[in-house]
Amino acid sequence: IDRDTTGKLLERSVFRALFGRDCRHMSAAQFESLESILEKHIPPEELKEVRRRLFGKELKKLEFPSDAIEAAKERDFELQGYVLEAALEQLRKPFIVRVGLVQNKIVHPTDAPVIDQITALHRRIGEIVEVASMCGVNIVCFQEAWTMPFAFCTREKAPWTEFAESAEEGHTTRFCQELAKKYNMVVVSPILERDDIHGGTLWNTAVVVSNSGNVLGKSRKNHIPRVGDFNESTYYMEGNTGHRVFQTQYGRIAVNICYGRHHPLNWFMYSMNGAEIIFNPSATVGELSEPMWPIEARNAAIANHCFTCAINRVGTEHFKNEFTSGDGKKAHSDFGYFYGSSYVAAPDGSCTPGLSRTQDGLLVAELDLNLNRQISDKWSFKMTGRYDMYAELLHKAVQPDFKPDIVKES
Ligand SMILES: NC(=O)NCCC(=O)O
Repeated sequence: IDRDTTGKLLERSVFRALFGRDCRHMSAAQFESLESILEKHIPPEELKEVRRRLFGKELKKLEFPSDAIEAAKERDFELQGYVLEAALEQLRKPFIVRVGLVQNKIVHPTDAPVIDQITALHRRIGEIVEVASMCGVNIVCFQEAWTMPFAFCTREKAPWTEFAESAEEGHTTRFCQELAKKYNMVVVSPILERDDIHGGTLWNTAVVVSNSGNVLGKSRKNHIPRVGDFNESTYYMEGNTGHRVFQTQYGRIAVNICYGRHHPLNWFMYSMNGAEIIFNPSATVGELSEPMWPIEARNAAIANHCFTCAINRVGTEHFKNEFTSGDGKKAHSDFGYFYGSSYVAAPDGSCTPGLSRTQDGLLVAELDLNLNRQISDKWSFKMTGRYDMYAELLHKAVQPDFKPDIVKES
């Protein structure tokens, strides 16, 4: 990288994104994406090798109809598309599916009336999903808690709990059912759920709507963060829906919500239940997790012989009342910078470039699900996994009288 033209700050930004080292003052937007910096500053021949090492095999770009490209431009969001191919087989036809990952900023300020905030987000998502349909998307997934600001940092109950809705009958689910029917698309809609059948309890839930328009079911967030300003445990408990997988016309899908991506066993259990594509709708900020982001969902795709789709929101959300982070530092009124960078990873370790760190975007990836079994046959992780050995040890490790097996010099 040319230090003279890019300067120290840019150099530090790249270094941090690649290697996770500290980079003072690098909290906000500042650069578009890691990929765009590499492209700009590395000579083409070396770039090919750098990309192979960092991102796996080179992916073909998807061609989109010109009206889709125009509409994305007019509606001010980034549109990218890639093909993640598999080898042709003799006995099975390719199983081709197009997934759409949507990342976006909130539309209205966080102190606007609740209904206006929700309605504006419905409108925004509606215009992005229309373009997804023009691009042939079969399954679309939105970011975590997409109908609201990520207000859990505040620890205030009002007005944020008012954003909660029934997973089965709420107006957001109705809205997604309309989209699903209209565009013949499976819709994965992560919301703040209110479960009135069980005392009006709140949950962090992904609703899966079939392309028929019926609600196929819901999957609740299994692991609730206890880190930084992610004070979600104030609002809801760990999910009780296990690791269910949804059979759709476009393959078996599962939803591992945000912080669940740090838990390899969580990905693993969705895969054990047969997931071919695992979505990871998220809301996470640069200071906390950006160096981990490109690794975790990608590693899960490799380890579990499946596709993974990591989605993060964009922008900085400001709140009326300041809150503290329990770290002795001054109170503040924003959560930090949500850095987008949504991407798709394949079981062979390849992955798409991330969407922008700063803009709303739609990432379309065409997947051949046959790749899962091809890579499983090649690497055999499911066959060599020794699960019975781990099941036995895990069973022992969770008992109160567990003694770690440590050998010491006498
Ligand atoms: N939304 C959420 O679970 N965020 C936690 C932080 C992270 O996992 O990066």
